[in-house]
Amino acid sequence: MHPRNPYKNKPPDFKALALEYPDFRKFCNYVNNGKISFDFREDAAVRCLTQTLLKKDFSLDVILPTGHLVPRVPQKLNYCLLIDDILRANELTKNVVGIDIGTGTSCIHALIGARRFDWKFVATDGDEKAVQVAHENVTRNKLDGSICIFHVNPAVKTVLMDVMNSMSDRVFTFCMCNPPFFEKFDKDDRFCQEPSVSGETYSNRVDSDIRTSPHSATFASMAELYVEGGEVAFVNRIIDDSVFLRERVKIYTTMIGRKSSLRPLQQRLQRFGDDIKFMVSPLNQGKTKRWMLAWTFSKSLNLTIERPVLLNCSKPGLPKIMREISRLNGRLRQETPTEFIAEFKNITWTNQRARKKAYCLSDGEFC
Ligand SMILES: C[S@@+](CC[C@H](N)C(=O)[O-])C[C@H]1O[C@@H](n2cnc3c(N)ncnc32)[C@H](O)[C@@H]1O
Repeated sequence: MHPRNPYKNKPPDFKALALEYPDFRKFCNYVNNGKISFDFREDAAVRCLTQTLLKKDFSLDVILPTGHLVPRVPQKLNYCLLIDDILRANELTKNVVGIDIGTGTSCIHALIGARRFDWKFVATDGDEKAVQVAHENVTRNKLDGSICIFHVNPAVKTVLMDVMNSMSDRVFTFCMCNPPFFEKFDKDDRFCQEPSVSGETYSNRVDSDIRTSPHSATFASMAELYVEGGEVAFVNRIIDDSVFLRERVKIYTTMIGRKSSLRPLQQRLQRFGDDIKFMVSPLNQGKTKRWMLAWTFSKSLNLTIERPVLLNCSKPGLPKIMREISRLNGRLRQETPTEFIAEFKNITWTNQRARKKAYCLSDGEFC
């Protein structure tokens, strides 16, 4: 989890949430030892948890219609925080305007981005219902001044061009996206039609002995799950648009849901050689692994994410600090008779020269 994500060391306190929010309480059962049990395999319970966290931690009142994806708040915040890292590293934190491609009914990236980071957004979707509910979510949270919902034609092969053509002079700070994962009409064993909602809804619910039970319920619409060519084809369309748009969007980003998609996408970006810088950063939260792929055509922008390295030395002293540095695969070199530099390789993969973070130690102390 991202170091600045408040859920990192403090997962939601279900007991406190149950006491404070009666709607949430309905999905909680007290068990013998006074603890709370919560069934993540129940779609309505997961939906209510997300709504409650958005209310409590972001003052957002969000409609999440049945039969559509329920965003996981810590994961969405992780993605926004990674983008914020890149913006901070490039001093792009003022007048930030992003594009959220495929915002969904929840409009989650734009709502969190506007509320937590003061970013402005154009949020697009190709699905009429998603556009309508996303718009309602923006209005009920009084964020019309920050988020503009834009209906695109999903049949068009480009993804960003509709928006960009309609705002011909605008330059955007970044774009973000959580693309549909799966290849259209490919049968995926994890999802099947969910008749309890409608024939248009798919779920990972298990009614047979064949599949193991998912740890968390996911209900979704066809448009949220499936796209021709799966996520690789969808992201390739964004890459193609970006080659045309270049610096009209300073930083292109997308979430990647399958590890196997990373290689073909990186290979595609590599084709543009020195014209493009890109990086992949893991987005880990709980049992779910995702990645963020980011790229830019700007020579002056830097996609390296710098993070402070925490050295776990209860009693300071140079030998202990040196052992800790070596445990973290750091390298120590002497700069002056009284100064050492500790270097740590970044955990991100990038086509830029492997960047290093330097920490200065002087007389055994950090400075
Ligand atoms: C996986 S969902 C993501 C929803 C939301 N952003 C989230 O992260 O929970 C993908 C979304 O992309 C939308 N979509 C599909 N094709 C699109 C296109 N060409 N342009 C914009 N959105 C599209 C779908 O309708 C769906 O809402």
